Amino acid sequence: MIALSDVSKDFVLHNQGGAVIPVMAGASLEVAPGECVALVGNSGAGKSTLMRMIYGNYLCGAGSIMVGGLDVARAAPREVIALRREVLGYVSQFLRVVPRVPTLDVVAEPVWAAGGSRSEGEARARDLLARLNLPERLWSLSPTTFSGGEQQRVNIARGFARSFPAMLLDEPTASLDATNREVVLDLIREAKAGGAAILGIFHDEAAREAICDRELDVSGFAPRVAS
Ligand SMILES: Nc1ncnc2c1ncn2[C@@H]1O[C@H](COP(=O)(O)OP(=O)(O)OP(=O)(O)O)[C@@H](O)[C@H]1O
Repeated sequence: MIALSDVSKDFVLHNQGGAVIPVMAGASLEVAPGECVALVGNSGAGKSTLMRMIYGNYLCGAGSIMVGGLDVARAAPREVIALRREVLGYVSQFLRVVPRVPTLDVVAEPVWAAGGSRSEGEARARDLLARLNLPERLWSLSPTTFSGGEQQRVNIARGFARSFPAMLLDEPTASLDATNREVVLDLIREAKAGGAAILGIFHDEAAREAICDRELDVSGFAPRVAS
């Protein structure tokens, strides 16, 4: 479902004399449907960069990034947008929302965008927000003024509102209390059972052990530096 072959990435710092920072070379990996793979490796090894390339936020220098039949490395912007709408979900650590949109709509929106009915989206949003213990009095308010933990739970609810064949998870359990952390682990288990191919960054080692089928050390993709 997700398959990378020989992917490389250099950053060029145009505002610093065009300095070239090689981050990875020859990165190859596969994630099968129903599998959850954790990206591990030291800070700066390139875990976030790899995820951003798969989501199409960063261009890759070489190689192919196949997600559900589309090569993200060569895809047109509209193809990437369609991929994000239909195939590839992404749960980041931080919520980015349009101000004044009520929480319930923020969470239901992916269901509506996929053609689900108004009531179907709302029912899913209510179920998730209740499971994630977000007080019902907050559901009609915009999440912009919520606490960090409340925003994170809205973000997770939105990320799991509909089922995607592939998902990228960036620290989905970071800074959650034990109860909500368990809820998130259950949501990931449900996505796996539904056949999603999941790739994630989990600094929470216990979470990694609980839900991931294997770990992949990104340090192995470090470019060779000429000595
Ligand atoms: N936009 C960017 N421009 C220039 N260099 C970047 C950019 N993004 C990342 N890098 C560099 O790429 C390398 C990998 O960064 P990345 O954030 O992918 O690492 P990571 O493994 O996710 O680290 P951490 O665990 O600390 O989050 C770092 O050396 C970083 O400085």
